[in-house]
Amino acid sequence: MTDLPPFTSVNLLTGFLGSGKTTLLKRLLADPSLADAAVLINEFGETGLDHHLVERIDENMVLLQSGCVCCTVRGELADAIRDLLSKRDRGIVPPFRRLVIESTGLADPFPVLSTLKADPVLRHHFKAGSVITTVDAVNGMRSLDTYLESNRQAAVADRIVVTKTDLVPDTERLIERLRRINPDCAIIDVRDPALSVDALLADDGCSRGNQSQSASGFYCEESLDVTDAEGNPHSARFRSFSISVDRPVDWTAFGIWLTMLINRHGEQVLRVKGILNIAGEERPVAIHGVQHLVHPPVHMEAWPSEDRRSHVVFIVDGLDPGLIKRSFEAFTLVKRAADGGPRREARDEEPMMVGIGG
Ligand SMILES: Nc1nc2c(ncn2[C@@H]2O[C@H](COP(=O)(O)OP(=O)(O)OP(=O)(O)O)[C@@H](O)[C@H]2O)c(=O)[nH]1
Repeated sequence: MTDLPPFTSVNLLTGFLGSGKTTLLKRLLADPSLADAAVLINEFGETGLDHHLVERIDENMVLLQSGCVCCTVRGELADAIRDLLSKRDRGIVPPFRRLVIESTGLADPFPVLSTLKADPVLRHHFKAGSVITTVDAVNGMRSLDTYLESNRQAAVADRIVVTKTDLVPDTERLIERLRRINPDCAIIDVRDPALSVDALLADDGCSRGNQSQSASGFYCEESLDVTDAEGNPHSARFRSFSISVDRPVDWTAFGIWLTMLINRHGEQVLRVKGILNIAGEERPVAIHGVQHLVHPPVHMEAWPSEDRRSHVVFIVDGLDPGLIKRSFEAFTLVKRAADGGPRREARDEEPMMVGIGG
C-alpha cells in the first residue's frame, strides 16, 4: 500500500443520455494502463460491463477482466467512494491508483465534482483529474437546445469526445456550438486514432488542477431556464421506469412497438435500453434507443446473471410512464389475439410485471 500516491486522481466521465459514455469507458478499460483503476458507474440499472466481470466482490462491486474494480452507485456517491476507499485500505480490492466515475446521463456534473471537495474524508485522499464529456453527433445539438444538464456537462469538460460521428455527414455546427460553451476545451472525434487513455485522462494540461478551479471555471448560459412551466426543478420532468417481462419476447412485435413509440414520442423518450430474452434465441439481445435514434441490436455473449427475464429501462421527459406500459400491454394483447388466443387468458397466463421507479 506504501507505493500508492498520497492522492488518487478522479476522472469524471459524463455526457447526455445515450451519448456513448459506457462505450467509451469499455474502450478505455481495454488499455492495460487502466488496469489499476477503479470505476464507479452511477447509472440506473446494471453496469453494462457485466460481461467483463470475473469476480463479484459484493452486491455492488465487481472485478473486471482488466483487473479494474467496477462498482455501481446505488445510493450517495460519497458513500460509494468511501466504501471503495475502505475496501482498498483493507486489501479487499486491488490498490487502485485512479478512480473513474461515469455519471448518469442526466447528472449535473457540478455536485459530482464538489462531492470530493466537500467530504471531510475524501478530500484527503482524492484529487480531481480531467472531466471527459461525450457529446453525441446525432442528438447533441437538440440536447444542448433543450436540456440544461447537457450544457453543464459540456461546460465543465476538459475534453469533449464527439461520438457517433460515423452516423452524420459533418459535425461543424456542433463543434462550433461546443466551442462557444467551452472555448478552452479539447474537442476530439471518437474516431480520431489519437484518442487514448493518456490523451483523455492525463492530469497534465487539465484546466482544473483542483476542485475550486473547476468551480470558478464553470460556465453556463444564463438564459437557460432551470425550471419547467410549473416552476418545478428542470429534472422533475424526467422519469425513469422499467418494464420487466417473464416470458420470451417476440422480436417482430417488440420491434414494431418500439418503432411506433419512437415515431410518436421520440422527443420525449430520451433513452430506452434493455436486455431482451427473445423467443428462439439462446443469448440475450441488448437494445439501445436515444431519442429518435435506435441503434442496431447487439447479441450479448452471455446472460449477465441468473435472471432470464427481459428488462427495458426508459427515461422519459414529461411522458406518462403508464402510457408506455399500457401501449406495451395493448400491443402484446393484440398480437396474442391475432395468434388466435383469447385476450384475457393470454394476459393471465403470461404475467407481465411492470415496475415504475424514480
Ligand atoms: N454508431 C455509433 N454508435 C455508438 C457510438 N458510441 C455509442 N454508440 C451506441 O450508442 C448506444 C448508447 O451507448 P452507451 O455507451 O450505452 O451510452 P451511455 O452514454 O453510456 O448511455 P446512458 O448511460 O444510458 O446515458 C449504444 O447502442 C452504443 O453502441 C458511436 O461512436 N457510433
